[in-house]
Amino acid sequence: MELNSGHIYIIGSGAIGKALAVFLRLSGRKVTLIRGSVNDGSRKTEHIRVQMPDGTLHEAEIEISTLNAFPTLNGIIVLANKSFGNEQLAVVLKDKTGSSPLVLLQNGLGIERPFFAHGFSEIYRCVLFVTSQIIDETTVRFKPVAPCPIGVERGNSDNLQHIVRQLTTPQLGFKNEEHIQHTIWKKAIINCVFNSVCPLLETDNGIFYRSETAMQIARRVIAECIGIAHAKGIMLISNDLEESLLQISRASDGQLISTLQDIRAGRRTEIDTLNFEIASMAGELGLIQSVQETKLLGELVRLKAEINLDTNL
Ligand SMILES: NC(=O)C1=CN([C@@H]2O[C@H](COP(=O)(O)OP(=O)(O)OC[C@H]3O[C@@H](n4cnc5c(N)ncnc54)[C@H](OP(=O)(O)O)[C@@H]3O)[C@@H](O)[C@H]2O)C=CC1
Ligand SMILES: CC(C)(CO)C(=O)C(=O)O
Repeated sequence: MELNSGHIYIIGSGAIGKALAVFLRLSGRKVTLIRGSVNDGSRKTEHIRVQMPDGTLHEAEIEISTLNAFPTLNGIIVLANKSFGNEQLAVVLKDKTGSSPLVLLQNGLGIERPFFAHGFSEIYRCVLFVTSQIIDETTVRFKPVAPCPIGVERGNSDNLQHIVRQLTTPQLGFKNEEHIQHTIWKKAIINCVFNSVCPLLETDNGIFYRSETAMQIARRVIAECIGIAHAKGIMLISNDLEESLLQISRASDGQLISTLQDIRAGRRTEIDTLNFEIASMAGELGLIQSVQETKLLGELVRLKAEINLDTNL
């Protein structure tokens, strides 16, 4: 694995990628931000400011390039792009990365499939417990919720420890997670709730601790999704998920979930890898009747995104 270069490449210059790049730079790491959706060889330096919950600002000059400026990438490659770009990125990255490890920061289930299919040798999966939102052209508002677990999908625990040390900064902590599949499912189910209910209600993440009615809907979705997790051999406890959902709701009160930001901006959402991925697994297991609310919420989000796109045309 190509760890010795000490270089960290972050793909996707959005809310997460920009905040991470600033934190790493301020901790003295060699970091390059690479566009996820553009590959035209352009290069620029941006002054990025990250605003923390107590109002403090962290700022740095960050170089932003595109992938075709790099014949090879030797270092840690962090994917902070929207996951629907993974298939195309896997194709572009596979001849550049050698044995450099990939660390996926994205929400959702099944998002690593393209990298397995293209034979990447080191794949690590992180589950983000933070919220980050672009406020204006130069500023990102960032809120840490809990240390973010990283686990091995394909790779080994020594390299994982090195990755965790390299990515950890005072502003954004990571930790080793042995049972990453369990955590991936837990977070994905929580996202099935946040990323559907909040956009449909046009409200912020705090709704679940403010409204018992919203929390009741959350409990029903959690119960449905847990049924599919169990059928897949992932044993989760509904009380644990409800507690985590409430903790995230409190900690990210006032923040808008990415799916709501995406719909408002006329961008594609990640709902396919959340409610629809659960529904698709349920279908394969002959359990589609057991996830009706999860599926309906997904369909409503998709429809809302389409309607919004049409009205913005
Ligand atoms: N924001 C948050 O609070 C949290 C986000 N996450 C996850 O982190 C990931 C990044 O989220 P976030 O930074 O908020 O998202 P943003 O939309 O702010 O940024 C995502 C970036 O993805 C890139 N991108 C968009 N479309 C494509 C495409 N078709 N192909 C390749 N790249 C593309 C773009 O990069 P560029 O502009 O460089 O082209 C874009 O800026 C997501 O998977 C999200 O689920 C998880 C937890 C919390
Ligand atoms: C659920 C939440 C808010 C937690 O980080 C999230 O995943 C997101 O903003 O996309």
